[in-house]
Amino acid sequence: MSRILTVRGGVPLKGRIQVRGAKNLVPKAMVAALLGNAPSTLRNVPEIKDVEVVTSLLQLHGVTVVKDPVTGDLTLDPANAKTASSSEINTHAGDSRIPILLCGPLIHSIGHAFIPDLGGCKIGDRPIDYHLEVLRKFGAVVDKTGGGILISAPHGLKGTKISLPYPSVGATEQVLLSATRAEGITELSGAATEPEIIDLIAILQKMGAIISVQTDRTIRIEGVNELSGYVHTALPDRNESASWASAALVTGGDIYVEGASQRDMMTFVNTFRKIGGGMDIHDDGIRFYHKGGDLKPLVLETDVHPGFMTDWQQPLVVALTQAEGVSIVHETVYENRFGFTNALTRMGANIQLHRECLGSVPCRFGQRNFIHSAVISGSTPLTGTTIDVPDLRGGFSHMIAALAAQGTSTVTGIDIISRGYEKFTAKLDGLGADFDVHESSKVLR
Ligand SMILES: CC(=O)N[C@H]1[C@@H](OP(=O)(O)OP(=O)(O)OC[C@H]2O[C@@H](n3ccc(=O)[nH]c3=O)[C@H](O)[C@@H]2O)O[C@H](CO)[C@@H](O)[C@@H]1O
Ligand SMILES: C=C(OP(=O)(O)O)C(=O)O
Repeated sequence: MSRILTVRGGVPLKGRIQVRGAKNLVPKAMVAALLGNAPSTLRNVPEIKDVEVVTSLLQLHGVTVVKDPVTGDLTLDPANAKTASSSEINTHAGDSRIPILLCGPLIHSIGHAFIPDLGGCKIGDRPIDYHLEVLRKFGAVVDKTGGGILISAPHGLKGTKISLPYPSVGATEQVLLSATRAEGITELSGAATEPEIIDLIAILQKMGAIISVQTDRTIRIEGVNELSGYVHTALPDRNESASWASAALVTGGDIYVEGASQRDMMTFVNTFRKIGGGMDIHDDGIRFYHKGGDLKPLVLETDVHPGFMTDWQQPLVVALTQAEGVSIVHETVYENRFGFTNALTRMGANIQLHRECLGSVPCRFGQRNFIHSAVISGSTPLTGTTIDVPDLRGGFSHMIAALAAQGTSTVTGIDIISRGYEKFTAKLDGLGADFDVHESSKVLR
């Protein structure tokens, strides 16, 4: 049964929240534990849906996953890894993007992998052609004849030379998780270098892997026969941190985000400053606040790291509806990440969408008829409405728009938000938001 949020807008969000381990690292760190010959311990694990999904998939494959009842730390023991039934695996079809990353570790531990249909946000086509090509290069055989994908490696995985056509985060992780225990050397060019990838490399290095990252997007991995377990504290979620920062701007609020890490958010920090947001950067977190007065418009393009992260785009667009003047946003990572603006337009925002590239970052979408640029004219007051959230960041964006709007909004489909935002209704509560959560006709809060 799904939950519904009734929001009475207009209350600035004020207070302190804590952000824990990154959604884009933690489930992958859990997958890496399969490569070890001993248990691993993962700290700073958030209670989010993607962690639940990967816990279940690992358990189906015989991995013992124990959660510390006090800290939430996970101990993952792969000693009894085994084949799981495809029908049980398929119960996770459409849940998350992580299962495709099980391929390398499962092949190394049990000789084959069965992967259900992937989920994740519907913000573009999100093909997995790079992943499958990478696996084939390592010597794997891909069989897509039934529901899901069966991957095997009759002769094991062998180190290889790979060049990615685009610095895909997932495909880079696919290479890392496959190459560390493959026979021989792997050289990956055109790699993504997001902080979550560097943290995954740190984990693999703790386990005994030999990986060097060069300045030209080349990663070199010398395969080893065996890896140990690891003890690791996951890096904090920079995407959740940036979302709460945008929430502070949108609602005219003041939020101390404990755990926000300046180093992983340099580009966001610059952008937040340019829009006129207030910030105090501390060792244990960042205070993000609205300074009063007008917010300034921006010209912005999303890009791979160290560019402006695409997952920051949607909540920041809501803030740009409150800036005085015309902002331009060019989305270059996903071809369809502006669908969420329809609801903002219904709430009173002035947003025009374009097929053209309104920017200079080389982009794969300009000549291909994708609506991937937005012109936002502000500031415009927002009015409450009824919204069904489309995806994770779009959902958070709709929620903060509703929190800033005059009047009442009804937001359905909010369970998607739990995929990447830990205890978000409790956090909203602590920040003084005025809302109720319903399940059918029952009020839960
Ligand atoms: C769980 C996770 O970590 N998700 C993140 C990860 O997603 P994910 O790893 O899926 O994103 P990618 O970096 O792979 O995707 C980037 C682009 O490459 C394209 N592509 C990717 C793979 C492929 O086989 N073929 C292909 O064409 C995608 O369609 C997209 O246009 O990185 C994205 C980019 O920083 C983030 O927005 C997501 O939050
Ligand atoms: C696109 C996102 O996630 P996923 O890749 O898990 O769909 C996101 O976190 O914004």
